[in-house]
Amino acid sequence: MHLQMREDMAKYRRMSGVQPQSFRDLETPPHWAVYDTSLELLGRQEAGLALPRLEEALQGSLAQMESCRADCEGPEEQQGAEEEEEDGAGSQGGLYEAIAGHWVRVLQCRQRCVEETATRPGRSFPVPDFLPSQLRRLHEAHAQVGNLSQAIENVLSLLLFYPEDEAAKGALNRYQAQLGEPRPGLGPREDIQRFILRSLGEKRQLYYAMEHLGTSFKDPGFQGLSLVGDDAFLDYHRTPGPLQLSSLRHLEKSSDVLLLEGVTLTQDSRQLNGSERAVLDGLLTPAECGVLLQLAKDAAGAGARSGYRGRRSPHTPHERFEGLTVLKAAQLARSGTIGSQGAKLLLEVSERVRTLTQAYFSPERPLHLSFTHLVCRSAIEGEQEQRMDLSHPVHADNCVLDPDTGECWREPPAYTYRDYSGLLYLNDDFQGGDLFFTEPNALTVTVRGVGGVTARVRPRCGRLVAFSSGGENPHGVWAVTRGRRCALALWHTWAPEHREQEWLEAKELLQQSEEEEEEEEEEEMPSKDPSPEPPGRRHQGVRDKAGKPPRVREEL
Ligand SMILES: O=C(O)CCC(=O)C(=O)O
Ligand SMILES: [Fe+2]
Repeated sequence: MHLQMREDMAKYRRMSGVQPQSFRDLETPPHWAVYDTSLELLGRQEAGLALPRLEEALQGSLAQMESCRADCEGPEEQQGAEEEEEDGAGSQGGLYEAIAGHWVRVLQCRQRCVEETATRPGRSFPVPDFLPSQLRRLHEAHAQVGNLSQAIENVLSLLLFYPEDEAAKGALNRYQAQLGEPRPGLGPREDIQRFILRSLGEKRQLYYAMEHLGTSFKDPGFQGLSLVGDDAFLDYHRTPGPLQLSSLRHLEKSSDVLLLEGVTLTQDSRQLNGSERAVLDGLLTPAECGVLLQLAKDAAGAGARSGYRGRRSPHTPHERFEGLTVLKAAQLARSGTIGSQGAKLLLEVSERVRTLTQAYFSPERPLHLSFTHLVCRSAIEGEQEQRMDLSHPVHADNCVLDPDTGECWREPPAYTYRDYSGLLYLNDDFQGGDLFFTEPNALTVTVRGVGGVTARVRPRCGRLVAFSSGGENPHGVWAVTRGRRCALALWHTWAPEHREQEWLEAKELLQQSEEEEEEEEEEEMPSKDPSPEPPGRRHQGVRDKAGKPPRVREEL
């Protein structure tokens, strides 16, 4: 603030009849005010009161960062032209050079936004470690008031900045011990994850430009995210490879903190002898596998009661095949045919897989779910002796594989918009049923022949195998010769127009049910009914008036 103005303000404050609340600072970005209040409250040991302010300050900081970043894409200014002279980008005058030069300036400008956001108005230097220190206060305050899950989310976010921070690692261990059983859904905050992955991705592009286009880039070295001197990182940029090789993999190298707590990378592409393949473990707890298996069973049971007998597999006459979509699950739950727990978990887990697949394979470009399918394959009793077939013949997920040449045609009837595939397994108590990858032209794999198989994966609860959906990843499933093998199959796409609409519908349906349940609970609260009816039978048909569908069972 200007000195003269500050003196004037001091004078006004001393005038009689002027209340402190008469002053409103229209210049200071609002997050600084809440930030200061939160620090004051923490100083007075008021963790509970400080928490909402700490959260608001962090959100505010991130929002200011966004608006600063957006300004970087404004029209080219004089300054841009001057820099161009200096660093030589675009000096050849070609169109591509000009585009690259422009993009490099946008990225450099965005990198400066962190410092800008961390600099108080009127000051010349940023608050050191602005974001990490907010996360540290957040996890400590949450822990103080007993919000262990949130404490863990915040300390995991802090560890993304400083993977080796002993204090944070110690705190994480303490919180986990206090919480008891591991919660696979707990990970770093999404907003921070997004911020870090994006920032690292942009730094990577800047280093690339520095190496290959001769531009200059001074890494501001902010907040533990400086890549200067990180040899592994620089080596990685010197090695040619697909651009979407992820920053997450870089993070992994420097720490064992993965994006979701409890998730570990079991095999990467190299270990799986291919490209863009990964096996990750620990995505589900045994209890969660149980809930999803029960959902598959209940849904199949509901189908059987309505005359549907679980059809023969489209791939082999020796197995039965049951598939459940998210929408069907939500509809069954809404009609009361099955409980809603499984349907809700199905949605939550599919989002978990999407986040992880995006972070691993495509951190700079959003991936959307295009289809989610809970599939169980069961051996048909007494038909297994002479089997020579596979549960799922060798194929690629987004193209038509030519058996002779190994070429893969990305055209209909293939689902050409699928970009990444994921299989999240729920059980291992069956015989056969391993997934395998092959050479592109090894289409003669049978139960007995293993020629051309490059890798195999044994299903088990919470194991995710994820891979790019193209001809580089031909795969199949060995025959399931005893028992029932259940998996959640998920396909991801970069194309927003192929986003799974049914997923959103399912989410809405389940939310409506939840809201109605809450309303019902509220309605019932005041009258202390001595003999409440069992849940599910309350209010049957009563809601017709309100235009909402009656909650009656479809069939019994
Ligand atoms: O269930 C599996 O392991 C693989 C299934 C598959 O490849 C597919 O459905 O496209
Ligand atoms: Fe497949």
